[in-house]
Amino acid sequence: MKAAVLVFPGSNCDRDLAVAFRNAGADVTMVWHKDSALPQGVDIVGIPGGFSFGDYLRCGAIAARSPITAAVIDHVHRGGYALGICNGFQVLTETGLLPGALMRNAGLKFVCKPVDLTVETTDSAFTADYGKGQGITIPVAHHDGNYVAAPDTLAMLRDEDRIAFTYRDNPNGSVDDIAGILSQNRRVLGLMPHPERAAEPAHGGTDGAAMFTGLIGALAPA
Ligand SMILES: NC(=O)CC[C@H](N)C(=O)O
Repeated sequence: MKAAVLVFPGSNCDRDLAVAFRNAGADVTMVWHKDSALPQGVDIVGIPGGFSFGDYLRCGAIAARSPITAAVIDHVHRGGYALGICNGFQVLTETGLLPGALMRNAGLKFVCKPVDLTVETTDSAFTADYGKGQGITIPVAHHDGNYVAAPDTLAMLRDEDRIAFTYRDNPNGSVDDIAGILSQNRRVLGLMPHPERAAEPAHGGTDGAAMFTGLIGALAPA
């Protein structure tokens, strides 16, 4: 599996994400935001967490207009995979590749702690190695993680089984406790918690690792 991890000014989880992909067996290339093309043959683009462009304007809004992001939009439109974590989820909503928006946390505070999640669907490459309804613990670290969407969008996400993860004890006010959602073709996942920060024993938890092994299982050539 070939992965590209984007790097924006202010990204701070790009290397962690690359390590998680590599530990699962992926071949990873880091791609600077000013590049206008992805490396040949990339299967999945990782959009990392952080504070791209200092969170100016809105989190992810400026990164969504970087040259590389146009290539990511093309990649997704051609059926390519993308994983947006935290700031990466914000970038995906700002591009319109995922519906809804991430607003300021309901408590108006930066939240940085492990959270308990429920895996709501196993019908995706990102969640195939989990069990449906499984409880997992993964850290969050954000001030704009409060997911909002119009009622008809929420109904569509529910009807199409596109809610990937929910919070068991909602840390940010997200509607319906939503922590992560899938695109209609199930090849784009955006989530606020950081699976790459719970992917090896030294992290204090390994519940995030199954996301990367699941991707390898689905995308690596047999
Ligand atoms: N860890 C992150 O990616 C943080 C995202 C964004 N800067 C926020 O605080 O909401």
